[in-house]
Amino acid sequence: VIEQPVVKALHLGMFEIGKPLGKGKFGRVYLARERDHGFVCALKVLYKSELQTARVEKQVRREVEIQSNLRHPNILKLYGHFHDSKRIFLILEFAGQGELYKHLRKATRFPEWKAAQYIAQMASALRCLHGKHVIHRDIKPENILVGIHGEIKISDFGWSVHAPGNRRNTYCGTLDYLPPEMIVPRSPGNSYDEKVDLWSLGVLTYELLVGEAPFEDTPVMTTRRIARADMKTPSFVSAEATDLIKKVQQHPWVLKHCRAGETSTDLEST
Ligand SMILES: COCCOc1ccc2cc1OCC(=O)N(C)CCCNCc1c[nH]c3ncnc(c13)N2
Repeated sequence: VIEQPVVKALHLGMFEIGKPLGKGKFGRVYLARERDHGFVCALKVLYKSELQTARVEKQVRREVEIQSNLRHPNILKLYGHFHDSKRIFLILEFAGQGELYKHLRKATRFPEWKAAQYIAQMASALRCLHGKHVIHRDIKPENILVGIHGEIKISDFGWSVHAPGNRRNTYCGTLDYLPPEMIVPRSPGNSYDEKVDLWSLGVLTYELLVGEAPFEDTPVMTTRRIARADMKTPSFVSAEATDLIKKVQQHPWVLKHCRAGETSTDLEST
């Protein structure tokens, strides 16, 4: 497999399109093989008209820009992109074991050794992202893929921004992973920083070990429980894992930036 395919004048004819790998909110992903070298990859096809209607062209452009410049074993590589009159094509690293959430649903919950390895890989990927002042903002099992050797790969940077971010578009996904400061309107600009991914990492740890998100409830109750960090950890979760999840939620950094309800001025005085 060629690590860095020679990026020539890219066009669709260069690729043999294989089986569909899935359908996302915008566009479908296919298995593909580059003709000259037999380089196997994933090809995501986005329709310009759909992006225009949903007014997400800028978001996709930013996503391509961010993902193209990241090189990390646990971040899905974006090798290049090209377009024709109607479509945009993203040339992506192929993750041979597909979507993490499907493995999680099949297993109900992961043994601690597997969850711990996944969380360690996520932490390593987040250190890379945050080192470049990129906040992912949408860490959840649905956005994590599994490579052929069982390693995880963060994909779908649709909501990532350069820190500090402030939320312009309304978030239209599950509330489960949102940290308090993205739920409870606080400072005028609703600004926050990369700590939001740290909170989501704690939520992800819980979901990998328990099989459901810690604040899963009706939307209103989920919002309230997140704001209060009101969660219970089942007895089958080891003391160390419970401690890590709590530590992330109780970590002074996270608390300082995430204590819901208080205005930013109160926090400045503390
Ligand atoms: C604007 O878009 C930016 C890039 O977003 C994606 C890149 C690659 C993706 C998925 C991406 O977004 C989510 C999405 O389209 N689905 C949830 C449907 C397809 C699920 N993938 C299945 C899959 C299996 N083996 C894979 N190896 C590489 N990439 C894959 C997959 N999917």
